[in-house]
Amino acid sequence: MRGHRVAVIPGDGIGLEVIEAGKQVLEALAKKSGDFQFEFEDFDWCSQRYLEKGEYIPEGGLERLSKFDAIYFGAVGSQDVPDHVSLWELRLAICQGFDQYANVRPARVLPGVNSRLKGADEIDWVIVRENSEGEYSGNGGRVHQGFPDEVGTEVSVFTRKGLERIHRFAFNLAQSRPRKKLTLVTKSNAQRHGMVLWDEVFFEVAKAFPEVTIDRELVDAVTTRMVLKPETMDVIVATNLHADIISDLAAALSGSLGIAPTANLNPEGTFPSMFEPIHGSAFDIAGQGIANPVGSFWTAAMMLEHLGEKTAAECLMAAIERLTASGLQTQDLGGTATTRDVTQAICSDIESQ
Ligand SMILES: NC(=O)c1ccc[n+]([C@@H]2O[C@H](COP(=O)([O-])OP(=O)(O)OC[C@H]3O[C@@H](n4cnc5c(N)ncnc54)[C@H](O)[C@@H]3O)[C@@H](O)[C@H]2O)c1
Ligand SMILES: O=C(O)[C@H](O)[C@@H](O)C(=O)O
Ligand SMILES: [K+]
Ligand SMILES: [Mn+2]
Repeated sequence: MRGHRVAVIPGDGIGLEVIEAGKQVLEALAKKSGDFQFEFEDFDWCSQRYLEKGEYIPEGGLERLSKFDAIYFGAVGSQDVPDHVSLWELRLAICQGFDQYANVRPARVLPGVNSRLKGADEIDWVIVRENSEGEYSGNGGRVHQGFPDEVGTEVSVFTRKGLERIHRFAFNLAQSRPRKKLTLVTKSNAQRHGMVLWDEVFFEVAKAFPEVTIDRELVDAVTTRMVLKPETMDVIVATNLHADIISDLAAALSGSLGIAPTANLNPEGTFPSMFEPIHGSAFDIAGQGIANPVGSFWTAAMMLEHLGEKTAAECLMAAIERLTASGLQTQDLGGTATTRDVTQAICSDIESQ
């Protein structure tokens, strides 16, 4: 029996609800297969803990986490903690601490899901988000705080090493897909230093991938192309901030933010990778039991793939598609089902296969 040690960090808000649902589904899959099992360990790293103890991650926390095969994460963010504190002290502390530089965000319209976009069934994208530097380098400061001449800076940092590895990752991914297309998203018309380096390194790396068809799109224009010509894109590589924004758009065009998954990968495997739905803690619906758990299920499928459980990953994706096709959908997709209804339905379906 293969064993997988998974650290579970539900975090805040609906993170708690969708990760609990996702764990049930993973358990159902392991039981059905009989070939592997999970050893889950729950971590209570969340905003409540921060408010009580002054920290999200206890001392030695990352060291403990480094022993796991994968991390299954919910969301972080609370109305009682400034967002920049919660994000940096938990999610970014793990992503940057474990050098999870490749953030992978697939988007497509699942069967039975109604997108508001005409022609949305043409969406079949994977957004590759640079996940370690750029606008999220944390490089900046505030001076003369509270005075009229106060200054705040937020300086993006792009390194040749950081750019080479993310572009290479994106090219490899594009090469592995049937259409073999890669779109570079940039803003090197207005931002004439780091973004120009971002472009230059892309075109240098491209030389090693003659089979991949490439193009370049400015980030503002890419939003219109996503809406008007979704079929013209396949893999998309973008900076930390640009990809953050366009991946929420991709999720909405595919039906809802509640279905979109992501993997924060440390491709070399020096550190564990982290898997999470792309959404946040959703203050407006937290605690009501109505969050869509499909994003956390799809995320679980990405985690299974990463753990080498390809058959189980495929089995889960097929179950997700039967679920959405059945019409049992949560409010964000226009239905009335609760998180629990959807979770029970997919677990019974997995058991009955
Ligand atoms: N990776 C993360 O942990 C992460 C990601 C995004 C936002 N955040 C944090 O979450 C908090 C709230 O941020 P926000 O409001 O910008 O984004 P959000 O993703 O939490 O919510 C945006 C909207 O989408 C809806 N939504 C999101 N997930 C859903 C789901 N599974 N089912 C149904 N509806 C869903 C919400 O109800 C809300 O209306 C902030 O503190 C922010 O910093 C954290
Ligand atoms: O990284 C961010 O910007 C936030 O955590 C969140 O919006 C995400 O997409 O992960
Ligand atoms: K999340
Ligand atoms: Mn985001």
